[in-house]
Amino acid sequence: MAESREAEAMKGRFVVVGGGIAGVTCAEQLAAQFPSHKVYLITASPLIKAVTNLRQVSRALEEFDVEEQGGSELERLYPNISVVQSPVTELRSQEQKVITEEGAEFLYNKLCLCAGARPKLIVGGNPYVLGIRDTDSVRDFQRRLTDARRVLIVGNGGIALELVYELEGCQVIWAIKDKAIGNTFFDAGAAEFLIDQLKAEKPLAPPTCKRTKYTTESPPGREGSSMGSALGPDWHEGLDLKAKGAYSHRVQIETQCEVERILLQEEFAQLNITALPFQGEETVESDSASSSDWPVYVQLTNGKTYGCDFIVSATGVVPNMEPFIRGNQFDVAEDGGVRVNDHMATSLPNIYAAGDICTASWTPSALWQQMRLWTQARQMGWYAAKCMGAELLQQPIEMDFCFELFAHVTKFFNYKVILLGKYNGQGLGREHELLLRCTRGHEYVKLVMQGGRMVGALLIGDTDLEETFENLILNQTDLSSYGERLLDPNIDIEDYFD
Ligand SMILES: Cc1cc2nc3c(=O)[nH]c(=O)nc-3n(C[C@H](O)[C@H](O)[C@H](O)COP(=O)(O)OP(=O)(O)OC[C@H]3O[C@@H](n4cnc5c(N)ncnc54)[C@H](O)[C@@H]3O)c2cc1C
Ligand SMILES: NC(=O)C1=CN([C@@H]2O[C@H](COP(=O)(O)OP(=O)(O)OC[C@H]3O[C@@H](n4cnc5c(N)ncnc54)[C@H](OP(=O)(O)O)[C@@H]3O)[C@@H](O)[C@H]2O)C=CC1
Repeated sequence: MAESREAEAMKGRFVVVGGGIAGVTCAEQLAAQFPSHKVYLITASPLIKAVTNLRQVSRALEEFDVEEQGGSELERLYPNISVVQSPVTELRSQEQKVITEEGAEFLYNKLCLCAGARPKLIVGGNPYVLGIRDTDSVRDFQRRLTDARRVLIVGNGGIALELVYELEGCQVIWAIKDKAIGNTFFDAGAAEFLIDQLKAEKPLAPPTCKRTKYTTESPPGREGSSMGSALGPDWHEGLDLKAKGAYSHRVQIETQCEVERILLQEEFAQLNITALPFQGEETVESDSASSSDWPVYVQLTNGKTYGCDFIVSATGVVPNMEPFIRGNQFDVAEDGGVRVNDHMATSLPNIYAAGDICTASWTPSALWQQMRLWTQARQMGWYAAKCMGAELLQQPIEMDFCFELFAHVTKFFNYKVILLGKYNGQGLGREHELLLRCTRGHEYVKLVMQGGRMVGALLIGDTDLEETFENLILNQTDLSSYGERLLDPNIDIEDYFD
């Protein structure tokens, strides 16, 4: 009898773990679709991240604002949502139950894991190596930056690109594995185009921020909590990323190298190694920065050693699966993400996943790939909720259109950047060709063509070409007769294909 009451109570009960974009979007969608069902959003972070002002820039490109809110705001908007602030420490998939740090147990009918990811550091447990993920980690970074003379940044993706451009008042050594900067987003040509911006004076007034700024203050009584949601677009705007030093913006790039060894001052002193001085463009030299006395030294695989105040490891992320894999036979991908199928379902019954925690393991459309991005977290959270609902109602559901074409809009080095489809020829081998148009300091346009059809595009600057190219990619129009005229600046391509 007791058992059947429990089963009855569980009916239609949704539990979502994680208060980032994926989790909040999933919970909102479930709550809206099933107003008489209870939705528990259990999150380790004191604040949740909600998407507001979603704008469809084109069929595939979207932009939105992000608001950090207390859970009560979400509960006010959706009375059937209860936000629980406590980390989940255990999942008992056989019993359809999650347990929080405080020992509270939540039975679920359908569960969605949206616990995000954390920085994948080059070394763990070294106090001089920082990762950047949430507001707490940014606060720590800002605190150290204030008195820093030199910072060494490792990694060549989104965070490194943003930091090397934004940091001021200290020397920056940027160590990258590749020949050119920004390997996760750019080819060598685009990197060359952008690098001029690193040397140029930054615009005095920052461009107006279209998105809500993030607080770096924890709510009272919740200071120092870990496992916050990831930061996202424009996270650095409104934050002071200035060291006290009198340096203008200077970066020295060390290419094709990794970190071999990190030495504390005492260890370095015992070895017969010479640390190199900063070789970047110097405009103002201060005594403290030329000093050889650094708290930490980094030996690179190119044989060079540099001293610095601290190291930022901007070297990707690792999905937060630990509390969930213990005792549960999830199918986990090589990158540590839980595998999900084309219905966002994991290998265990009634358990779904969305956002940074998951690895898309279906056969994707020829023009889409997973990247751990804000937009994909929103899209996956939304689609996971639809799939959970469809399974509950035993209805069929089609894969959402957003997984047809990879589309990302962002900003690097103060340029608008749009990535479409196989923008870097990912997975195409040699069977593709590139069409390029570049005006220094103004725009960089690259089209990836395969068999006369456009399969990807990278647009840097205000090109206004995104909608046209997106359509050409989606429609797979045969463009073989146009050749290089596709990028002829004297032809209004928009009119051409209208
Ligand atoms: C510095 C930075 C800049 C970025 N810039 C961009 C950008 O410009 N554009 C872009 O598209 N993307 C950007 N990203 C990536 C983007 O922020 C992430 O892909 C996205 O936020 C992932 O959302 P999520 O909901 O999957 O995970 P998260 O935002 O990480 O949220 C995970 C949630 O799960 C909670 N959680 C974790 N473990 C547990 C647990 N055991 N129990 C309960 N709750 C738990 C956390 O508290 C958090 O609320 C950036 C990321 C960083 C770090
Ligand atoms: N504007 C945007 O869209 C932004 C997006 N983000 C997102 O936030 C997340 C975190 O950003 P980030 O940490 O920059 O991650 P990214 O995945 O963007 O980049 C990680 C970089 O680190 C390199 N790397 C990995 N391991 C090592 C190592 N041991 N030594 C040296 N280099 C290494 C990678 O090279 P390789 O690729 O060869 O492995 C890659 O260049 C990502 O999902 C990113 O997409 C972040 C900031 C801005």
